[in-house]
Amino acid sequence: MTKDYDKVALDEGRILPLMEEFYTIQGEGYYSGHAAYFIRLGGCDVGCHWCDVKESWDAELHPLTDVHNIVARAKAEANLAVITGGEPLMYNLDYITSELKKAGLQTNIETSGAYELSGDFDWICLSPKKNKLPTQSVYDAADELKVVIYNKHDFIFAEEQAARVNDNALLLLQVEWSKRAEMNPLIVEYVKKNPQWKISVQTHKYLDIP
Ligand SMILES: C[S@@+](CC[C@H](N)C(=O)[O-])C[C@H]1O[C@@H](n2cnc3c(N)ncnc32)[C@H](O)[C@@H]1O
Ligand SMILES: Nc1nc2[nH]cc(C(=O)O)c2c(=O)[nH]1
Ligand code: SF4
Ligand SMILES: [Mg+2]
Repeated sequence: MTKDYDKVALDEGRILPLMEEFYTIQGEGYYSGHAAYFIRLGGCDVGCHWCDVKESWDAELHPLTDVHNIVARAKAEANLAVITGGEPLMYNLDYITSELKKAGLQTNIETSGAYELSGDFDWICLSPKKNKLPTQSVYDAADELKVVIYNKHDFIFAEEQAARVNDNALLLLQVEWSKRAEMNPLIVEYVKKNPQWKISVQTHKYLDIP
């Protein structure tokens, strides 16, 4: 049970449910290859059946953690932080991004965009989901649109989402991991015919790192 004083601190984003934190190499998207401190918040109600981190979904399983402690650990190792989840925009991210920036870190986010944008981000990766479409605030601010391709219909979904995102966003297709043998050839052909799209590979899975 969340106590009353925890509820206030959570609403203000001074404590957040932390599933895990790890210093690794960003595996996906424009920042692929860049060293990054990942902060994975617990809690997601989007329900992607192929989600590769279902252990994150139940926020109650992940301890409410003082943001100052997270930021201190990130600062000790990294110059770039990636906030992910779970769905990190379920929480008020104003406080953690302000503290990360004060500590001199770049702030990136991985989000489905299903909730209103909060926080001060240097890079926003929007990975929209059919189950719970993004809010306008995230379409407007996204730096990259990264659509997961699980089946052929997802190419149509990708174009629908590209029409909604702001004009400056990079357009990326990322294969759903378990379908890579079947769908990678189709993605390669699609990008050759539609070169406004680029491929995002989950390189950390090939490198066998977190
Ligand atoms: C685990 S999610 C967490 C952040 C946020 N909930 C979201 O979906 O963007 C991080 C990234 O992994 C992608 N992802 C999740 N499961 C995947 C899978 N099985 N194959 C490829 N990408 C996947 C998501 O689309 C998202 O871009
Ligand atoms: N190395 C690495 N790169 C990532 N890019 C996005 C990830 C995520 O789960 O949000 C992720 C992740 O879990 N590990
Ligand atoms: S929105 Fe992200 S964390 Fe939530 S189920 Fe989908 S991929 Fe997983
Ligand atoms: Mg991941």
